[in-house]
Amino acid sequence: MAMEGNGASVSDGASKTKIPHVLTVAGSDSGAGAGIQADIKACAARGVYCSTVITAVTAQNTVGVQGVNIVPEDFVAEQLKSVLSDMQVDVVKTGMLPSIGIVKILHESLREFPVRALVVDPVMVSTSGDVLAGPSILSSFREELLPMADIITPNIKEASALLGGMPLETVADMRSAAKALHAIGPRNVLVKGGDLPDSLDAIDIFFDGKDCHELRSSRIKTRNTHGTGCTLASCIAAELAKGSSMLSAVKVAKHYVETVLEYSKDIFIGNGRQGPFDHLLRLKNGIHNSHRQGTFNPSNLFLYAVTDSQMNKKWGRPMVDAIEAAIEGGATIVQLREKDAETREFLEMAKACVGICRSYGVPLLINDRVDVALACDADGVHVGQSDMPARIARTLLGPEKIIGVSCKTPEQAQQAWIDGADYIGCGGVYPTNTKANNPTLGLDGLKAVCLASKLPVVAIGGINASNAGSVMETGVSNLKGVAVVSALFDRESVLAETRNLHAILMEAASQVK
Ligand SMILES: Cc1ncc(COP(=O)(O)OP(=O)(O)O)c(N)n1
Ligand SMILES: Cc1ncsc1CCOP(=O)(O)O
Ligand SMILES: [Mg+2]
Repeated sequence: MAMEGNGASVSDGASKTKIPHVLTVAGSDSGAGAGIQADIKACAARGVYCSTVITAVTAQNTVGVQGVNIVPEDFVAEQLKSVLSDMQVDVVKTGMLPSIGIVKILHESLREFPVRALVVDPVMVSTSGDVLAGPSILSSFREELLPMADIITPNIKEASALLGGMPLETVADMRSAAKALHAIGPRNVLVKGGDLPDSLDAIDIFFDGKDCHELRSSRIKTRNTHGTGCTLASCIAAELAKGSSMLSAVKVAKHYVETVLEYSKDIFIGNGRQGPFDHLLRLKNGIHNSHRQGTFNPSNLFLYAVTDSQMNKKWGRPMVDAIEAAIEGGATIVQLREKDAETREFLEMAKACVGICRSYGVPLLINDRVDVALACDADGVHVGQSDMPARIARTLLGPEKIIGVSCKTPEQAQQAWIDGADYIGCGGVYPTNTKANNPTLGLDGLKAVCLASKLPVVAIGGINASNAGSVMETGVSNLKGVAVVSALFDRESVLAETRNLHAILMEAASQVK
């Protein structure tokens, strides 16, 4: 596809904000799990505007497709012209293209109104097994659409059909198919292996003409998979519209689909074999965190300084000086943990700490108090199992703020993810005097929680210069750092202690790479 805009200009007047825009050219699904409806929801969830050209209207539900009414070709052309001539489309995504004439019209429209990228989901058979585009269409796909496409996203059956019936049974076959499809003309190919048997993971093959990537995501056990193909392609289109590179768009889209399937696995809509899922992550318990993906950087957890007023008082340091010294020494995130302060005192201190942390670009989280975090515009909160539930904290704080949750068990870790947390704090790893009656998990307990967690983890509890290296060397990939209180703040020099701990962590991290 030509890499240029359509040149349409907005009306004069005040400065305008350009919104990333995907046009989907696809069929309507009355059950709203797939097709146009899935595309609109996926784009909305990814924060992208979605316009629509409807190629067919289907009567369909969770049982199957009961009827298809193809939109007349000249009216598909009219819809395309209406949107492409006026609305600053960045990316076109195609789904059900039910006739050779419609493929031809799309081809001509895109020549007349070039867009930045074309994502082709070569829909042929619905997930219920109903045919949505017959074999007669294959040659026009191959000759007209594929050579224009920036990416095509066939499943195994579609890839096989596009390659004249080539059998696809293994990951090696998928690699060969991706290369053969690439030779037809699309710039990138994603062959989706979700239908491959005998695998715990869903394996897709991405080929960009040079490198072949094997992309894995966990296979979610759920009946609610209707519309995954449309959703994946729309999400790729949405990420491209926002400016992502192709590989990154594909990875984000896979992660998004995995997240919504996991999140929606227990919802119940319709009596058929295959139900829809919840693109907006709302139906289950009313939270919406899909568009927050990527706002928290897990590497912030590397050296997590948790403050303690009593300790700083003991050493005669104002809190802001202690925090500044910790940041100068290498702390990558700070948590203000005030167990005894009155609300107003806490808020004043929090405001000062936000100021100092922001000047260094280091996030500041508030322990326990969502109200204080909101009032001082901190970067987020850390809550424990008896504090405000993370799900409610997310609702109160909105999608942008960071939420950490203390977890001691795999079940708590799973719940934290469902509730929309960004990371978990796991401990006490070692005995500590800083928190009373806190059970010690040991390195084995820490590992078990890390392995069960889809979120990044920071270890806490009794961690200091003598054991931080062993914690990091457990080598679990989502263990991103250590959180410490006394090893930094119950010491004479916060700066020297933080520097020393930072150096130890760097050394340990280099060992596990
Ligand atoms: C990073 C981090 N992890 C765990 C905790 C403990 O939180 P919680 O269980 O709520 O206990 P208190 O800190 O509130 O006493 C934490 N604060 N930070
Ligand atoms: C707040 C908290 N949560 C679990 S252990 C702990 C205390 C950590 O303090 P220290 O680093 O001094 O052991
Ligand atoms: Mg707490």
